[in-house]
Amino acid sequence: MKVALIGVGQAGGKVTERLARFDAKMGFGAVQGALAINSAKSDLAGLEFVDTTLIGADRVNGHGVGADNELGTEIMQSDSQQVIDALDGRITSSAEAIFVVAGLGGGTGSGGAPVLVHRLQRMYDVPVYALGILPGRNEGSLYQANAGRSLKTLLREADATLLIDNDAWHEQGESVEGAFETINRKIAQRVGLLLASGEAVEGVGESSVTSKTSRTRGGAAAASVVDSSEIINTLRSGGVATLGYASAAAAEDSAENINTALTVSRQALLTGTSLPDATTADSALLIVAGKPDAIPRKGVERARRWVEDETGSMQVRGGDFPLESDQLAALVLLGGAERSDRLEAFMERAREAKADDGSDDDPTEQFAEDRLEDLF
Ligand SMILES: Nc1nc2c(ncn2[C@@H]2O[C@H](COP(=O)(O)OP(=O)(O)OP(=O)(O)O)[C@@H](O)[C@H]2O)c(=O)[nH]1
Repeated sequence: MKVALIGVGQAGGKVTERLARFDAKMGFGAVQGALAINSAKSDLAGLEFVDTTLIGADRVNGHGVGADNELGTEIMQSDSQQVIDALDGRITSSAEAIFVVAGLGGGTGSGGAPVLVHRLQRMYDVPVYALGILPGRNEGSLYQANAGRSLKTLLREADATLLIDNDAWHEQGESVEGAFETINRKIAQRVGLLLASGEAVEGVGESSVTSKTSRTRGGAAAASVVDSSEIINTLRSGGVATLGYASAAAAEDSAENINTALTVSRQALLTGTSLPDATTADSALLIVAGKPDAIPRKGVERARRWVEDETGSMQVRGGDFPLESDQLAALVLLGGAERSDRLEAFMERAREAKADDGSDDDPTEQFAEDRLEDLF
């Protein structure tokens, strides 16, 4: 799936950079353009794989908004034309979707991303998705409150919001910085593979991916290769999306990989997901990646049916992603996955944090409606 990526704020910029870098290194060509937007000049300085735009210079002089999410909203509103101009030529007609990437706990990303999504929705016909990073449970209450507000608005504005819980994809006991590094690497690899899996045949090149021949539409293996429309259809449920991943060593012969396909699919959904506990969904896409000869048809179909049972969704799509790798990997994308204990617990923290700081105003309320009111 060809996408344009726009990172807002520090986490948004870093994750966008990692994604663009992964895509370029693998030679996938799914990332068509990438831009990082920030109110803090220093956060933009280290980025190499993305273009950058500084906003709010007249208000905060390049120093960031210090987790003030209301200010983040205002800055994005007043400088949105500058951002739109910076996007010119980066969101080309080949882009099939736009992803706005942001950490939801800070100020610039949390306040700015919903405004930007709103604006992009009016300008482009392709889906505009958010990739939102939820603060971990030990992060401060201001972060929780910011993220609650921001998420509420993103769920309203974006075609779907892919959530990554900062508690999900790292090892216990890592330092915060170490954990960010691990999480960002995993987001880049997993989201990067998801986007690449939906790439058109022509877009796939380089040695890391099997040759075009094995992805030719006429062949038996090619009949089940994932394409972009399956990702878009899975996300059509709107609301919260999640992504799970797991991999294991594969045997050469597909018949020996039937159990492996089932095991990695289970692990992807039950323990490898970006939002732990989210297993109920409106729709799902199971992608099994590996050497074409190693992907077991029977195993993939069994795993797909297992995902159907586990998610309670009758809309579970399945497909292959031919990759030159000794591993067999499963990616499970869920759409409409807001019914999760983890999300409920986060909302509770956000509500408490909001009550603590005495504010019940919502700076982005003007965009919000009641679609998921029961969660807040
Ligand atoms: N996964 C991940 N999360 C991060 C990273 N950096 C910050 N965060 C999280 O993002 C939230 C803070 O958002 P930032 O992106 O740092 O803030 P910002 O949007 O730049 O806003 P200001 O700094 O307030 O101007 C917190 O919840 C952090 O835990 C990162 O590199 N990776």
